Amino acid sequence: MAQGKLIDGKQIAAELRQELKSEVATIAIRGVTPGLTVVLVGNNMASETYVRGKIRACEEVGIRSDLIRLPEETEEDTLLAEIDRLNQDETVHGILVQLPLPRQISEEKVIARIRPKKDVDGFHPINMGKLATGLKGAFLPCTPHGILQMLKRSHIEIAGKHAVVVGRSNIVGKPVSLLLQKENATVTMCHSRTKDLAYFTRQADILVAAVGKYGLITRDHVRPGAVVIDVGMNRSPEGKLAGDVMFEEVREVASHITPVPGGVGPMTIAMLLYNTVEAAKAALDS
Ligand SMILES: NC(=O)C1=CN([C@@H]2O[C@H](COP(=O)(O)OP(=O)(O)OC[C@H]3O[C@@H](n4cnc5c(N)ncnc54)[C@H](OP(=O)(O)O)[C@@H]3O)[C@@H](O)[C@H]2O)C=CC1
Ligand SMILES: Nc1nc(=O)c2c([nH]1)NC[C@@H]1CN(c3ccc(C(=O)N[C@@H](CCC(=O)O)C(=O)O)cc3)C=[N+]21
Ligand SMILES: [Mg+2]
Repeated sequence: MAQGKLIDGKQIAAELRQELKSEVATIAIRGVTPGLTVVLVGNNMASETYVRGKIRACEEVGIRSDLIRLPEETEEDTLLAEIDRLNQDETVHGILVQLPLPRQISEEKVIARIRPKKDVDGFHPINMGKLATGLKGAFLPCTPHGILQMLKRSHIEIAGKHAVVVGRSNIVGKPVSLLLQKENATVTMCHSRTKDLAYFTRQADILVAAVGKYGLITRDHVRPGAVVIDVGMNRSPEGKLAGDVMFEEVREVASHITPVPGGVGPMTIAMLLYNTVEAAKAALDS
């Protein structure tokens, strides 16, 4: 049976970290160590895993990382005050507040409170607005930027291709659509109210699944030869980590496919490090 090529996100992320490591060394000569502060509110099992991954990656590259843990019942004002303090701290170049946040806290308010120059997630309305309008100098959101890097480094052409993005969240679906459009793809966005999802996905040259539903994308959703990018992070019925794409059967028709784990996830973390280094470089010049 034919098999699509694996896009090895783990490998590409490792290469990116090596590149960043030498950038960090160059900045160090000028007396600055990039610093990332991660704020984790409450105890969410998945968040614990992701945050651990981020901190380990920082260590490898030479970025100073701090983890601030706040209890589940933290009030919104307490978190906002913490962000104000980090906004003022010159040794902190990047601030990441891990999502999701507990019910009593507005994610929108928290994101808007982070200084755009320290918003290494690229979630602040200023950074999102710059991306949407094509203004320079924005931090690109990590997952969409990671996907773009995987495509580019795998020499997959984007211009003129039909990209279909399933999911329209502010953190993945919407920005990845904007980025692909900027790269001259023709982009279709699908979501939970799309009628006959497979009708659209079957037209994709590049299919991005960013939903969070195990098994959503089957062989029948994919045109032979398509490039398939799986952003989803789910548990299979057997309890294994899995994406939105039925990997084995889709691999038989796809030309390229990203695995879960080892695909988009490690790239997201690599691009977070990239943004943190960019933030430190900008601080150097100011
Ligand atoms: N690997 C990585 O680095 C990252 C992975 N993730 C993972 O990616 C997935 C998506 O994350 P996120 O964007 O935050 O999720 P959200 O829950 O915020 O958004 C999900 C999107 O999928 C759409 N959707 C839901 N059901 C369907 C359906 N049956 N058919 C088509 N579209 C549907 C929703 O539509 P509607 O808008 O109508 O509700 C929504 O736009 C999750 O599994 C998450 O864990 C997220 C970030 C980074
Ligand atoms: N402020 C904020 N920024 C984020 O970027 C952010 C967030 N909140 N909340 C949650 C999502 C999800 N996310 C992931 C990052 C890495 C992996 C990752 O490294 N995954 C590994 C597997 C990890 C495991 O073993 O569970 C892989 O796919 O190979 C996954 C998911 C970032 N997010
Ligand atoms: Mg969400």
